[in-house]
Amino acid sequence: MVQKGPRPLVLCGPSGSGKSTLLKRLLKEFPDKFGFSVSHTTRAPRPGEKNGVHYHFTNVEDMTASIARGEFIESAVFNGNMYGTSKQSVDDVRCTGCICVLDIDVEGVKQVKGTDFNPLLVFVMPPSLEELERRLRARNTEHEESLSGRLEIARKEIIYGQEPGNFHIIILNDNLDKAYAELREFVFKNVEEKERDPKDQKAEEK
Ligand SMILES: Nc1ncnc2c1ncn2[C@@H]1O[C@H](COP(=O)(O)OP(=O)(O)OP(=O)(O)O)[C@@H](O)[C@H]1O
Repeated sequence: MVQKGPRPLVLCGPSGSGKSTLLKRLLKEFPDKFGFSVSHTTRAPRPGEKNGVHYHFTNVEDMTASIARGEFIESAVFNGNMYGTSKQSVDDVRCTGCICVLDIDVEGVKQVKGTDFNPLLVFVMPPSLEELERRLRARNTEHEESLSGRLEIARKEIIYGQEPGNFHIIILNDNLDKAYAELREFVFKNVEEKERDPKDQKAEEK
């Protein structure tokens, strides 16, 4: 299948490593260049959430069938609800010419690797587990139980993230300005347009 539009960008890293902070900066500096795909979920909409904007709200039966048909690039269950990224939602962003950004965990990355989406894979690395804990505490979004759970998962994710070949680049987020500059340079060096005419592609294959 020939995919239109630029290569998607996957940002992965332990909770608190700085993915959202880095992405927010990228989107602020280049508002027209990036787009988030709209995920599917079986959880109920929260007040103010719009279907097709914040999520595609669906049910377990439909989502399970859709996954079985191979229509998702990754999916997971959190707190008893299903979440996932459909191929269509990534294509919707690509077709606009924007770089589709996916913020997914290690399990999601493993699934994406089995698809033909060929994304750029970035691992955001915290300076240490101690600093990660400090940042998560400072963010003030977790209670103690959730914090220790996140740190336990972080330990495993860091091992996977550092294994050679799992990511195209590992960005150490010890200094935000430096980490951001590294991400920006990597993205613009590597995201190339794939809007090739199928005829040209055939010629290249000869
Ligand atoms: N280089 C840095 N130095 C100090 N603090 C940072 C740095 N990068 C991010 N932070 C802070 O660390 C906290 C965690 O960052 P952020 O919320 O971006 O992580 P995340 O990887 O998106 O986490 P989650 O997966 O839980 O959403 C935030 O409060 C953020 O302001």
